[in-house]
Amino acid sequence: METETAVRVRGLVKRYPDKVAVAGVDLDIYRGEVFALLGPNGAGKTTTTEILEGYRRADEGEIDVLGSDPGRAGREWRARIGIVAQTTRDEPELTVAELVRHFAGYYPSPRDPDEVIAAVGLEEKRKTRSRKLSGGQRRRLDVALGVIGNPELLFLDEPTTGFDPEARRQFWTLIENLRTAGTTILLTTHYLDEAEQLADRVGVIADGRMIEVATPETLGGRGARTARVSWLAADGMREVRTDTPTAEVSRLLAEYGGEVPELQVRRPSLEDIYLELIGSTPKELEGALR
Ligand SMILES: Nc1ncnc2c1ncn2[C@@H]1O[C@H](COP(=O)(O)OP(=O)(O)OP(=O)(O)O)[C@@H](O)[C@H]1O
Repeated sequence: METETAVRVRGLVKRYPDKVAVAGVDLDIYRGEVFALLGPNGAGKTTTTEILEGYRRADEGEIDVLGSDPGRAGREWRARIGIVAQTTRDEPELTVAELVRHFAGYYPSPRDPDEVIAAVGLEEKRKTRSRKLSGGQRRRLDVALGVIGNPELLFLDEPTTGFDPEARRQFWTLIENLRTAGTTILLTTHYLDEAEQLADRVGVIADGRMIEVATPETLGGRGARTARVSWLAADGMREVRTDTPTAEVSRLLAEYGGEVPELQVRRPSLEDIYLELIGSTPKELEGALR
């Protein structure tokens, strides 16, 4: 049965012989949204993603992906998902254009190979054999192969690792376009700016548990976003935490009658809040996030 959620997971558990990699995760991903899974190395992101893709079996839990159990779903279901895994291997002697065309042949209604090659910025490398691509170019090819089948649901496991800043921006545009076209996307990333830019919602996973699911704007609670106004007073640096920093600045302006020495207004970034959530708060943020 089709559901309005693309992914629905309840009580997902995956055990390896010496490790519980996923320890009871619940997850809903709505159709059409970009959902970013964040978490430190070894948190269980790839394991969770691979179970949703049907590449690993869960030990426990209910899993529904596009209306099917990925562990039992067949070819038709597989054609509706796209995967950009962390590592890929394919024919090293084929050129970019050959590979993209070849993969297009696997799907019932693929995208246009030339458009996809252009969208990932590999036009100039069309005739280059895949083994001769740089790390970042190889990653762009992976993305091209992941989207060529015109998937309803796209899994992107650390898709921009190794991209230069320009390539990353280009990739973000590609993802935004896919989202506009209605593709549901599950993204894992270590780049918090990427999650902030792309994700409608983020889930923070650590030690196999989902710590919090929220929009990038509300993660960690509204209180965590309280601004800090600091300045150099006669007796040293002073800092005030406030929800109305403009009023505080205005008060300081009146008090100083002009420039306020070393005035700064800061809010914790998504990265600060993420680090707080996974329990490795930078010293200077303690207090500000309480
Ligand atoms: N095939 C496997 N056999 C045994 N243990 C595994 C296997 N795959 C993963 N693990 C362990 O399960 C835990 C979760 O790994 P996973 O790859 O899901 O983490 P991750 O969040 O994707 O990490 P990263 O950010 O480094 O990619 C880790 O402790 C890892 O060592």
